[in-house]
Amino acid sequence: MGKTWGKNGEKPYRHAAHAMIYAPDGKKLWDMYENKAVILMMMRFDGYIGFPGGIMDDGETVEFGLNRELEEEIGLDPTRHSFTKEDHVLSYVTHNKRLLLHFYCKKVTLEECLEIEKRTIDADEYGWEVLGPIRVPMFTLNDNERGLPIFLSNKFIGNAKEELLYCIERENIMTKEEIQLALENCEKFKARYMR
Ligand SMILES: O=c1[nH]cnc2c1ncn2[C@@H]1O[C@H](COP(=O)(O)OP(=O)(O)O)[C@@H](O)[C@H]1O
Repeated sequence: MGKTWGKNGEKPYRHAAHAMIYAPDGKKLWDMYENKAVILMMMRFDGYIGFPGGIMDDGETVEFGLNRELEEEIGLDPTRHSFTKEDHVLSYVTHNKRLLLHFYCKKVTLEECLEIEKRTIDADEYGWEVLGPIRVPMFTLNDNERGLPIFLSNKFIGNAKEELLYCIERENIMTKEEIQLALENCEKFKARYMR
C-alpha cells in the first residue's frame, strides 16, 4: 500500500501502524498493587514512550508492514502472534497531514505476554530505535499518584497516550471514570512538581 492519495487529491499520505499488546488479569502476579493488566509499550530512541510499529514500505499492506515492524522492533514471532484486520482499532490522519496512522490492539495470555516481553531484547532494533520494553503501571498507590497517574506525566510520541487510554477503556481494563481520575491526579502531580 505505502501511499494513499488524500481526498483533496494532491498529497499522498504514507501509512504507519502501531500496536498495543496486553494481557488482562496482571494482579495474579502482583497482588500487592492490584495490577489491572500487563500492557506493553517501549522507550524509543528519542526518549519518548510509544507503541512498537512504524511506517509501511511501498507496496506493503498495513498488516504486513505492521507485522514486519513488530518483528524488527520487538522480535514478535509473526507465525505465532500475527496482527490481522480483526485487531484494528482506529485510523486517523496526523495533525501535519503527512501520515495515515492505524492502531491495533491484541489481547494475549499473561504467559504469552511475558514471553513476548522477554524476546524484545533479542530484536534487531533493540538498543537502536528501541531502547527497551516498558510495562504500563496499571495500579495506583494510596497517595493516588504513584503508579498510572505519574506514569501519564511522561513524554509520549504522537497520540500514543490517547491510544493507550482509549484501549484501556475499550478493553474494559478501567472505566472511563477511573481513567479520568488518573488524569486529574496526573495534573495535580504536574502542577506541584513540573512547573
Ligand atoms: O505509538 C505511537 N502512536 C502514535 N503515533 C506514533 C507512535 N509511535 C510513533 N508514532 C508516529 O508515527 C510516525 C512513524 O513512527 P515510527 O517512528 O515508529 O516509524 P519508523 O519506525 O518507521 O521510523 C512518527 O512520526 C511518530 O510521530
